[in-house]
Amino acid sequence: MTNVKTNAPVAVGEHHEVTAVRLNDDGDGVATVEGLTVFIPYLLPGEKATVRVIERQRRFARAALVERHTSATDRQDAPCPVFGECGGCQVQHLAYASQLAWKAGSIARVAKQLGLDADTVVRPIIGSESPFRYRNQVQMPVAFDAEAGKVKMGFFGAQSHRMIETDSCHLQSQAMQKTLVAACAFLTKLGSALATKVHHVIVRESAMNGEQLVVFASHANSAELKRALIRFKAADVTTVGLTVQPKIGGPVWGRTVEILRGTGMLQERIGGILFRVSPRSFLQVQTPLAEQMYATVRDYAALTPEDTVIDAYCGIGTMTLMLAQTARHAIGVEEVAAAVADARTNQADNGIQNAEFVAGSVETWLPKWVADGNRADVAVFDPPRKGIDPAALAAVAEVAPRRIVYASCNPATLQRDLKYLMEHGYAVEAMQPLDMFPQTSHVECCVLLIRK
Ligand SMILES: C[S@@+](CC[C@H](N)C(=O)[O-])C[C@H]1O[C@@H](n2cnc3c(N)ncnc32)[C@H](O)[C@@H]1O
Repeated sequence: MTNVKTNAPVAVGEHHEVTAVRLNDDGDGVATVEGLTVFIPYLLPGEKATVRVIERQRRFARAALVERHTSATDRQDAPCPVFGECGGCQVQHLAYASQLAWKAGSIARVAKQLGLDADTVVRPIIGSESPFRYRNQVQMPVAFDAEAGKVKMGFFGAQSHRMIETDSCHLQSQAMQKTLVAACAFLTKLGSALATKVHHVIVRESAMNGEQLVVFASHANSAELKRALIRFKAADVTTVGLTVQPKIGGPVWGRTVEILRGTGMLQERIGGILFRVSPRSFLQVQTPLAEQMYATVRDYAALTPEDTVIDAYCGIGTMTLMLAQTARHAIGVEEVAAAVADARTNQADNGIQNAEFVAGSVETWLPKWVADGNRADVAVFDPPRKGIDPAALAAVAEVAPRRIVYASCNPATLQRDLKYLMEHGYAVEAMQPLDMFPQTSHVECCVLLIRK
């Protein structure tokens, strides 16, 4: 944005004629008005439109579509009736092949900004065979509508807590949708006194056997509510739980989940290993893509039977147990206690001896482990969106493993962390984008770094 006109005469409320030239990383069309960059949601590259400025910052503005005058050839009808209102999807209006090209382009841009030759380093993006109905979990806000006398469900609008009512999200399976509809009808029958206590219904589904786990998130820890929720039944549901999160508008999950009925977990088979997944444990949202991601990580790690490998941010140990199969020793590190418990059970159930799991934060454990004189041959990182903590990055640079494999779901923090690692003795050998989250602006990427 070097040529941006910060003093451009563009003000909130004005209408302008624009042509979008590209999509930004959030999926918004990017146009220029009087030299100022303007972001317009739901406008595709090449499309002309009249827009209204709704926000003016020093270096850019945001605008809303008033009228679109032309249609890009890769525009498609969004199947979801609330697309554009609901904050869940950003690019349902873009043909899937173009979604993939755009996401591959974001990763190529990261490579270029790091001074790399994107054409040699970035591999062709791995797309999804099911760009709709791919999610294996959903967290649906629910609310009691006093006027209608029933519980309604929907998603929050983009950057708001206004519920956009829908019972047909196109990212989740039909079976999960049926369960959500049944849960709302069940809550309605309980009556307003109990139904108003519940703010979310969470459903997770096993790709292996279709079993579902349902957790009701409540503002209150009510014995009466628990007694009622135990009775919730739907075709594929094998577990019903309750989590208490009293903060209005706060996080969905409380600190714990009380299992009211059933086994308290799902089973999933990934890469030939059987996993137990409890309600709070992380699992990649699209199981077939997760398999492809793990295969990439395994190839990039290129372990030998003498190697010690660290799997930082390991969740339920999916990658740790896979990596243990070709290493001498694999260590998984994870801060969510329930996920570590799952990981240890998964290790025992699969009879894998040469893995261990550490419960704690990577940024606390890794520097201490290194200070104690331990070393790893290969390190795998799969952090949340905020990326790797600086203390953990400094520690891994000190360990200097032969290879580092970085699985990221946020190109911005990936770029920041790769820059650090490149300045500390590593070369980026390959970047593999994967479309874990079709119809949204998110993209996953696995990166192989080799010690120079
Ligand atoms: C993107 S998930 C990856 C999980 C796992 N690799 C997988 O593929 O299923 C990130 C994981 O890191 C955990 N986590 C987040 N911050 C952490 C931290 N500071 N230290 C350790 N684990 C953390 C989360 O609980 C989550 O399980």
